[in-house]
Amino acid sequence: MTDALRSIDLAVIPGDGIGPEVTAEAVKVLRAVAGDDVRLTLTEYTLGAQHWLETGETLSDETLGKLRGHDAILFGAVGAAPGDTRIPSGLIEREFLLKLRFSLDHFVNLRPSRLYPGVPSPLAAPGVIDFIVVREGTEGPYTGNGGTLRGGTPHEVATEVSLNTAFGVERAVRDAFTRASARRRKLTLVHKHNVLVYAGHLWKRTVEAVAAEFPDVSHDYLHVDAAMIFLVTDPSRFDVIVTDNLFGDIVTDLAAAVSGGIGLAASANLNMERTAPSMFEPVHGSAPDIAGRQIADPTAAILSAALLLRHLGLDEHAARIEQAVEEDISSRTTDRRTAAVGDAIAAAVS
Ligand SMILES: NC(=O)C1=CN([C@@H]2O[C@H](COP(=O)(O)OP(=O)(O)OC[C@H]3O[C@@H](n4cnc5c(N)ncnc54)[C@H](O)[C@@H]3O)[C@@H](O)[C@H]2O)C=CC1
Ligand SMILES: CC(C)CC(=O)C(=O)O
Ligand SMILES: [Mg+2]
Repeated sequence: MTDALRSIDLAVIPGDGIGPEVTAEAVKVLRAVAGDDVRLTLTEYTLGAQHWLETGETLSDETLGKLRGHDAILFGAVGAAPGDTRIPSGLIEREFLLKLRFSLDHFVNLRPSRLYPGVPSPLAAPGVIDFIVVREGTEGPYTGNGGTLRGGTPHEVATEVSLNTAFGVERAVRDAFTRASARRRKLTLVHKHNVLVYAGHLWKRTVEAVAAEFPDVSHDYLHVDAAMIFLVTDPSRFDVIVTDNLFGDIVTDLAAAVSGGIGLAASANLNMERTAPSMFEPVHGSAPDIAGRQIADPTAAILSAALLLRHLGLDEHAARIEQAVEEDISSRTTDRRTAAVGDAIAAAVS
């Protein structure tokens, strides 16, 4: 590690709902693990649904420009409560979160799933659960291509087009093979090419082509519906799953649920070419149903901070957090407040 890497400059976006609660604990743990050997500079940005209500800003060019200047971004969650009619549905998700992921070219949305020892799973016989999902992060049906005709009438037609480019699919697939090669050397493409023939065939052809560069990695294919069966009946069959933006979003909430819960699921939005900062966030959303009560599990946010450190080359510091989390969650006996979880993990990594 170079001396330059020992100074890291982070943007912190706590966001809405439980975002600020869980992010505070991730920051607490980052400060503790940094100690005297990593100089941390943290700049907090107030963004999200509440910020939009107060200022009208979703994500301005000026803010985006400032975010580009950091080494990485630690993000909580955004989004309004379902019944909050003051905020148009999808506005913050699309104009803030997806805009950020697309603008910073976060083409790999990495979501590890691991059932830690001692953590209960809802599955009767979970076996070993230890896989990662490489979800393509900049394309699919989330790009805002579509529209509505005759809106609000009985004859309305609404489209939401899934965008899949050879370039975008290939870089996600190559990243997944690279990760599989360094793990248990098995890759599963999850799609629905029996129905979504144009996009599905592009994904399948791309996997076949890239597989030739990775003779050490075996690969198979599952339609997304069948993949959901195996996630519940036989999750140990998975090592690396590669899939598109929408399927990856759905697959990873179920993956979280079988691996001990959404409160443990970390993620990284990676720009693997390092042309812009990557962003690290829990898989979950702003959870308005439990916000402000100090009952959210901050573990996902804390593990996302570990992914951040690893991405910046601070592997040993990341490993200390992961080890502390593993010890903490295997010995959790009672429900603790959000801050108490952060305190315990921070104390363990100090
Ligand atoms: N990355 C982001 O910022 C995301 C934002 N959202 C937004 O968040 C809002 C709420 O979305 P939902 O669909 O309800 O998904 P959600 O992930 O916020 O919550 C789903 C369920 O999981 C629980 N949960 C979530 N995180 C938890 C934690 N750390 N500890 C304990 N329980 C936890 C919640 O209480 C809720 O019952 C919406 O506005 C949605 O658009 C949703 C997903 C991702
Ligand atoms: C709110 C969406 C834009 C994203 C989402 O649910 C996710 O990335 O998991
Ligand atoms: Mg999601």
